[in-house]
Formats: sequence, C-alpha cells, structure tokens
Amino acid sequence: MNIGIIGLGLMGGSLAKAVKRYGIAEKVYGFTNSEKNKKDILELNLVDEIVDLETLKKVSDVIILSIPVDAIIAMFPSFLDIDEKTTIIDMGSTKEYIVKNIPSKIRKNFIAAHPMTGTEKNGPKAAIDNLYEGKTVVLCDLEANDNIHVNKAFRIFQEIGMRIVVMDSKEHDVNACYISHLPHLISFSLANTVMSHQNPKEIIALAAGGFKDMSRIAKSSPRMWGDIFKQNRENMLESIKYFEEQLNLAKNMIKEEKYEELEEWMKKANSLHEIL
Ligand SMILES: NC(=O)c1ccc[n+]([C@@H]2O[C@H](COP(=O)([O-])OP(=O)(O)OC[C@H]3O[C@@H](n4cnc5c(N)ncnc54)[C@H](O)[C@@H]3O)[C@@H](O)[C@H]2O)c1
Ligand SMILES: O=C(O)C(=O)C[C@]1(C(=O)O)C=C[C@H](O)C=C1
Repeated sequence: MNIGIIGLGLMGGSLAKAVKRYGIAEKVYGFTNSEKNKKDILELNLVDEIVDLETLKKVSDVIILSIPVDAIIAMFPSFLDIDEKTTIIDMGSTKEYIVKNIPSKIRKNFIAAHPMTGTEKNGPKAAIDNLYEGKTVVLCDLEANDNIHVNKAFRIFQEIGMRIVVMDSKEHDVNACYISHLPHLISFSLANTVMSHQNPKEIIALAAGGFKDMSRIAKSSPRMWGDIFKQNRENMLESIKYFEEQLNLAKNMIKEEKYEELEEWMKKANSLHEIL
C-alpha cells in the first residue's frame, strides 16, 4: 500500500521511518506546510516524495495526520472528496473533540488513533527509529468505522510493533488527561516557578536527576500543547482542581508540622509504582 503522511515532525517522521523499515508501504508520500521543514525532510530521507495535498490524496491508500490537534480539525474540509477506500488516521493526543467534528461523509474512513509514545522534541529532526515498537496505541470509537479501514489501521500499527487498545473517545480523554496532559502542565508550571525566581541560573546550576526528570517535558512544543489543553479543557480543569487539593494537603501538613501524616501521604504516592 501507499502511505501519505501529513506533518513530518516527531510523530509523522518517526512513522515514516517505521513503515519503511518494516516494508509496510510500497511508497511513502509526505505533505508539509513548512518550506523550512521540506529541506530537512528531504535531507533526512524521511519520505520517497514530498507532494502537494491533492496529489497525496490521490496516490495514498492510507493518509496519516500527524499535525497539531486543531490543525487536524481545520483539514477536515480537504478530505470531503476522498475515495471511499482511502483510510485516514489521525495521531492527535486528544480524541473526543476530533471525533465529534469528523464530517459524516468521511466518518467511516476516519480512524481516531493516539500512539502513547513520544518525546519532548519536535520537527523533522526529532524523528527517531523505534519510537513505536513495544508501545501502546489507542483506537477510539471504532464502531463508526468500516471494517476495511479498521483492518488497515490494525495492520499498520501491529506491523510496526504496537499494542492496540480500543477505547471510547470520552474515556480516552479523561485517562490521557491524568497520565499525559496534567503532567505536562505541571512540568511547565515547575519550569516557570524556577524561571520566575530572582536568579534562576544560580538555582539551575545545582540541577541533578530530580529536577531534570521533572522538567524534561517542559521543553515540549507550546503550539502542540496549547491545542491539547484547549481541546481537553474540561478534563484539564477538573484534574487541576484535584492536583491543587493534593498540593494544599501537602502545604498544610508542612505548615502545621504534621510530619507523620506527611510520611503516610508520601507512602500512598509510593504505591503508584506497584501498578505502573
Ligand atoms: N509529541 C508527542 O510526544 C506526541 C505523542 C503522541 C501524539 N502526538 C500528536 O501527534 C501530532 C503531531 O505531533 P508532533 O510531536 O509530531 O509535532 P511536530 O511539531 O514535531 O510535527 C508536526 C509537523 O506538522 C507540520 N504541520 C503543522 N500543520 C500542518 C498542516 N496544516 N499541514 C501540513 N503540515 C503541518 C509542522 O510543520 C510540523 O513539522 C499532534 O497532534 C500531537 O498531539 C504527539
Ligand atoms: O515522553 C514524552 O516526552 C511524551 O511527552 C510522550 C507523551 C506523554 O507521555 O505524555 C506526550 C504526548 C502524548 O500524546 C503521548 C505521549
């Protein structure tokens, strides 16, 4: 099959590498909206050919959307004339708002997917080998899809070594909020807490593993994460409320010098790693 990838940054570029390595695609076509990235994509040899959108739509059996989640929605009108055998797969980090907005004309073709893997880097140069192997991909609301499209998506994700989990998009967004979206917001907050200090350089000079682990994802793309926080707004607000409650609990235990209670609270947190 021919695979067309729209957006060849970290996720799309790494997928291009994977489908080539496993011989899944006869040809991999790419489309990008960035002239600057075109040069990098060609130099890195990520795709066989960079084409315009109309050509990509005609030559691809499967079209993968690996662009920010608002850009996915903005592209919907471009796919209204797609062949009924062409499968479209989005890789966005949010699912409910995307699924709700898929035009009915392409609903059967459109597979809502979220690969649970990534890094804090972005752009074509961030594309890496083995990003997907051994990782999980969530496929949402498949009851609305035709089997030929579900089968193609299963084939691609399985052949690049992924474990498939099928889930309702609403449930996906709640879970993704707690394990990915809230942690990113906390990391951005921690980074800004230090950067707002009088002398951040003096503090950061002492940074060891703890700070580096907690702040790695604060390097992530503001463009990508702004869209995610917007599309998952309700779940974000609820999870921030629960996180604030935990911060306040800890603050009060320290303020009131309830150190035994604080230790019990941390023991409960330790138990997370028994199930992670
Ligand atoms: N980064 C992660 O860890 C991660 C993990 C899972 C899913 N995702 C999702 O994957 C998608 C892509 O993320 P990424 O990390 O690869 O971002 P990225 O910034 O590395 O790559 C996105 C690329 O898309 C291009 N682009 C943007 N709008 C476009 C358009 N309208 N047409 C064509 N090209 C366009 C940009 O030039 C950019 O190179 C996002 O929806 C994100 O939510 C990201
Ligand atoms: O490991 C990382 O750096 C990531 O941010 C990957 C990560 C996450 O775990 O939060 C980021 C966004 C997703 O949509 C899925 C995975």
